[in-house]
Amino acid sequence: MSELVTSQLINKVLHISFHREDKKNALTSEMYDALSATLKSAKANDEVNVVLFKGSEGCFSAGNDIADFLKQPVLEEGSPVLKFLHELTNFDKPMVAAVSGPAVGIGTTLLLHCDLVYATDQTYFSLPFVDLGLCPEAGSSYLLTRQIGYVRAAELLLLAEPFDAAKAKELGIINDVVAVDKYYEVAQNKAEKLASKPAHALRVSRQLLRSNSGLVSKAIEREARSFSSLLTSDEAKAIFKKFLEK
Ligand SMILES: C/C=C/C(=O)SCCNC(=O)CCNC(=O)[C@H](O)C(C)(C)COP(=O)(O)OP(=O)(O)OC[C@H]1O[C@@H](n2cnc3c(N)ncnc32)[C@H](O)[C@@H]1OP(=O)(O)O
Repeated sequence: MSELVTSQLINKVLHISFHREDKKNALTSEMYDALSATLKSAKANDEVNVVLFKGSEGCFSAGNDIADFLKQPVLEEGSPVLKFLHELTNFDKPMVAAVSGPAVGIGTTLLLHCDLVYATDQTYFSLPFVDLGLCPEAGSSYLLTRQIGYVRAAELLLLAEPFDAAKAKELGIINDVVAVDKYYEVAQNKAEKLASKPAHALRVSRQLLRSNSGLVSKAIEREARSFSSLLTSDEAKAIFKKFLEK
């Protein structure tokens, strides 16, 4: 287990936290590997009924580490991100998220794989792929269209304007906006409520709700091919360098 991703089992809920606070919990290969290993063992562990994702120090995640975009083929076949997305898509127990502060890029698209999401009035979401010279990932081109409809999905993914939790709730991306001192408790209570239900029925019901996982996997593969080719474009590299020089 990486120190950058920790997990703790409480009342059949596995709390998974990001801990790279100095970089706004931007996700690195090491963190994706830790997340994959955690989900894999949670899937096999009968003591885990539900997973709860959270950030730390008022930040959910600033998305993929931008320095890594210049160093490695982030979404190539067999990469840590793709392995993590595979575990996420094939995870068959409910996932809950408690989100405050920035949730950028995969910090937002990860939430589309969750079943219950609670945010705060300090949460802001952002899908900046096009502005980075990239394209949607994590199945978001499919999941978002399905979840909120084409018109609204296109607005979020193409215009790429950040949006707050009130807008996310109105769009149907999150379940509720909760006061910042209560959101984690609310998410934990909901996760424990789920975890106390008949485990097999819960798992089967979740699988039925996510019975489109084959289409999600196809979208992830399609996106990964485009993302990988855009990642090495001069346009994208100049944007990454500008961010890192800031
Ligand atoms: C396959 C997945 C794809 C994706 O996820 S694409 C999305 C990639 N992510 C982004 O484009 C977000 C980039 N980050 C930001 O825009 C901003 O940050 C925030 C809005 C999240 C927060 O802004 P603020 O509160 O002003 O913090 P700060 O001073 O920008 O960041 C603190 C330190 O964290 C580093 N950092 C933040 N995000 C990333 C990142 N995504 N990759 C690498 N480093 C990051 C900064 O550089 C800085 O570092 P230092 O203190 O050393 O200057």
